[in-house]
Amino acid sequence: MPSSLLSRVPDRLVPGVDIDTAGGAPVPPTGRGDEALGDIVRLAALLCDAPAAAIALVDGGWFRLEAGTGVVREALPRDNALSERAMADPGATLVVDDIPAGEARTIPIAGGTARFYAGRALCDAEGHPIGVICVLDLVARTLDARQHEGLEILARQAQRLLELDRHARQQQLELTEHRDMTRALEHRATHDTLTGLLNRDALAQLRQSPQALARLAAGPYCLMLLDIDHFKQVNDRHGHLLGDNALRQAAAAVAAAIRADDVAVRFGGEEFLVVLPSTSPASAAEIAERIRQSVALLALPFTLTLSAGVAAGDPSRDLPEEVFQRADQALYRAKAGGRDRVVVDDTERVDR
Ligand SMILES: Nc1nc2c(ncn2[C@@H]2O[C@H](COP(=O)(O)OP(=O)(O)OP(=O)(O)O)[C@@H](O)[C@H]2O)c(=O)[nH]1
Repeated sequence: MPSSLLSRVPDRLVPGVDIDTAGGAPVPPTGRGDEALGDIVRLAALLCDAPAAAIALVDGGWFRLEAGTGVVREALPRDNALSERAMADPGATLVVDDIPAGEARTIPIAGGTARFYAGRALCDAEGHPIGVICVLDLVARTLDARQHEGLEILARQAQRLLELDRHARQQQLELTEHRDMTRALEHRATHDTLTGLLNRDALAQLRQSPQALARLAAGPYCLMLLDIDHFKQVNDRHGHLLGDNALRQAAAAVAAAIRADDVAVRFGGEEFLVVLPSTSPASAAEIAERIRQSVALLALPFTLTLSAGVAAGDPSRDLPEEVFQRADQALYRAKAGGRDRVVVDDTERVDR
């Protein structure tokens, strides 16, 4: 590299050497961590023997810096900017040898204000200008043919990089959308739309899930069946909409009373099933009682009550179906005993 060229290389290119900051502190390396665009502006500065170079993209009324060397502003207004003129003729490089004071917006660079500007539009895949690559100097001067051609080549490379980046971001966006849609579909397939609780399909899946089965097999658990009382009358007297609202609120009361490890399912129209791993019958009865009380206090134009049946399961001797049967029988007894109550299964179990 000729020494004259080296002397003009922006100081920031030389590690550990501070740049002359008379025109303001140079902005740190920029551009979404895009090393490649940074390399292009450094190369443009080297090639054109200029102390400053930038790639700036249009963002509303601003040119926003994507990558720069020897520049001191993150953004400059588009209004009356030389880069705006460069964008007006995308096929050509705009070279302003000596920027007349007051004619164009001043461009601050490290060490002062730019007097020389050479810029070329960067276009998107459809050929629409989206920004510029430019080199700047503190003194009046021009570009030779070799620099002219080099800047044109660098502009093409910058365009390709920006297009690749746009493409990568587009793909990322599509991937995210696809993932969100898949999640939404999965959620819809396993959750009840009215109450947001798990549905019976999800329960069937859980019964196939080794992790869920392992959690149940870890120790004594409880099964709880909750059934809203006289719900047919609620619908008949207050209408289906209010009935739906009551169901939603009752489900929320169930969800609020259980722990993260418990599983609540909308098992039937007005019936909920809750699986409580590692829970004693006394604790399960307490939780059921709490749900019963909060449902009775719901802000509805009528009092809603529910009945609950609780049964304990011991994975070493009970099949889940048997535990379910016993919870169902306990629920039946709660209904038969006058409703609005919790009954815990107390049937004798024979060891196998
Ligand atoms: N509004 C509304 N009603 C529902 C929904 N699903 C089921 N139901 C109603 O729930 C009622 C259940 O009635 P039944 O099974 O006779 O039981 P019940 O009236 O609650 O009486 P007990 O359980 O014996 O206390 C029926 O009228 C169903 O139409 C729903 O999503 N929304």
